[in-house]
Amino acid sequence: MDAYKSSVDFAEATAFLSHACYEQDKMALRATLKNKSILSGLLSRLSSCSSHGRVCVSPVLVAQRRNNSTSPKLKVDFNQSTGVAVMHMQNPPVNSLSLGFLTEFCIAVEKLEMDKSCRGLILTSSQPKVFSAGLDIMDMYGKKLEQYEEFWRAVQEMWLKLYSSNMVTIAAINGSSPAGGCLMSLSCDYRIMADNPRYSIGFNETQFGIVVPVWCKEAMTTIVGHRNTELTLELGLLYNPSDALKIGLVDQLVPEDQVLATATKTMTKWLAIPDHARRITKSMMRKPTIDKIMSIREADMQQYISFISKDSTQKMLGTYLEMLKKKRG
Ligand SMILES: CCCCC/C=C/C(=O)SCCNC(=O)CCNC(=O)[C@H](O)C(C)(C)COP(=O)(O)OP(=O)(O)OC[C@H]1O[C@@H](n2cnc3c(N)ncnc32)[C@H](O)[C@@H]1OP(=O)(O)O
Repeated sequence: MDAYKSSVDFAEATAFLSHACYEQDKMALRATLKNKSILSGLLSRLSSCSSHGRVCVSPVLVAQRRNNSTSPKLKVDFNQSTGVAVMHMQNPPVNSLSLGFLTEFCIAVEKLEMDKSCRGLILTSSQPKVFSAGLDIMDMYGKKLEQYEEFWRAVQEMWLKLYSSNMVTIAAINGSSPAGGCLMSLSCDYRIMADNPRYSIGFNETQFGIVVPVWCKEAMTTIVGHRNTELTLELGLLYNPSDALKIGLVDQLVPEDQVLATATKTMTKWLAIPDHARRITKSMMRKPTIDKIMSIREADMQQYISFISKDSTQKMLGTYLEMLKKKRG
């Protein structure tokens, strides 16, 4: 793995500054999300990093530094010579997409996006057998209205960041990926899944009484078509890898121990395409969906808050949580 732009000594010397920068970034992102002006505050804060004589560290250095922080939920390995970053999700036990995770994720993607030398992003999991268990149900259960709002804004932002990324994004799905985990991988350009029949991927929400947002339905329809989306979402279907491949929910299956290597090889092929042509084409394909979703973003927020805070929804989530916990006991 390439040492970053600077030397290890420099990395050590700037370590605590980068950590401080990161913690402030998190606060800035949360505040910005609250203010509904997406990431502009964060971006201006980041640029102020360099204009006020402070040491400005690169995104990956910050991400690497986070591994030494108390609760790193992501590990980012950036290879300067290939221009590819591998983002390992490490939010035990099941990489649930909590507010903390989503905030960290958005910052990391934003920073890689701003680094012109980073052209490709591979998303994978450090947790055994699970890519991501989807949205953290604890963030949707028994919370205050403003907490629901903050969480949902982070969910929307995660999706927008990934779906509209200029980078080539590949999901290396090395475990089960229900619900929000599936959404995350669907936002990437290409999906490679471990060929293990114990793993599942899909959208099981209706099974426990909740409904995916309209933008999730839109994004899924563009990938697997109206009929497959209808069946999956209405019945709350989770697919084993070979069925997921059949309906186009994933693009390729490989033996479990080759998921990351295959993702890396695939990335090389994608990066051989001239960036500008690929990016313009990606935007041409995705912009209509993004525009549509941006135009209903606030309505989607109100709908989420109203739905999630209903007593009946909360009751169903409580029952589901209990069921998940009992499964272990
Ligand atoms: C209203 C709008 C909603 C928007 C759409 C919502 C989207 C979502 O993403 S909702 C979340 C849906 N996700 C799921 O239903 C997945 C539930 N989890 C599982 O099926 C499994 O955990 C697994 C297949 C992902 C992994 O199985 P396994 O390795 O056997 O791990 P355990 O089931 O024993 O789980 C360990 C531990 O983690 C807790 N947990 C699991 N998933 C979640 C989650 N999504 N959020 C929060 N916590 C979760 C589980 O309860 C266990 O907890 P402990 O018993 O306390 O250790």
